[in-house]
Amino acid sequence: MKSSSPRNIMKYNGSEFSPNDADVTYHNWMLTYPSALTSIEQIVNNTKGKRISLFLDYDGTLSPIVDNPDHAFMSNAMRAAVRNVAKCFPTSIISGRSREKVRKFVGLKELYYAGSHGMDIMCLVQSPAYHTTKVPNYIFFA
Ligand SMILES: O=P(O)(O)OC[C@H]1O[C@H](O[C@H]2O[C@H](CO)[C@@H](O)[C@H](O)[C@H]2O)[C@H](O)[C@@H](O)[C@@H]1O
Repeated sequence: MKSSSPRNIMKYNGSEFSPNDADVTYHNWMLTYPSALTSIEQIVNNTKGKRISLFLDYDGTLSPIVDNPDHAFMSNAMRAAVRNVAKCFPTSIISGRSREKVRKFVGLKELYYAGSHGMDIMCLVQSPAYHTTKVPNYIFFA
């Protein structure tokens, strides 16, 4: 009975489609955890007057998931994006990998690194003068 019941029509990017179970699960998940990209205005409002620090995961976030963990390389475009955002905010990488391994993969000395799921943390010795770069408006309205 359940499989023959008519399904609701969903809309995505202006197109209508009949969702399967994975679509429905994803849709419900997105209601609970909306994408930051569709909530930029709300995020900006919530951060007004606050100091911002960015914490990033490595595998599956900065790098693609691949079969061989030693080949989980980050693209140069991603590295440039992280380098740029670190000019605006203190930026940390937190990984399940060893701290040295993830630091070598990322290769940016201006970041903080936490390895072994946060058990091994390396801080910057120098005061982060480079965080003073003004955040460009286009980040907020992209
Ligand atoms: O906290 P993360 O930085 O996301 O690290 C979590 C684990 O990532 C690595 O394993 C995962 O990525 C591999 C490469 O894409 C993939 O082959 C593996 O199946 C994934 O589980 C890393 O090897 C682990 O040590 C980290 O704990």
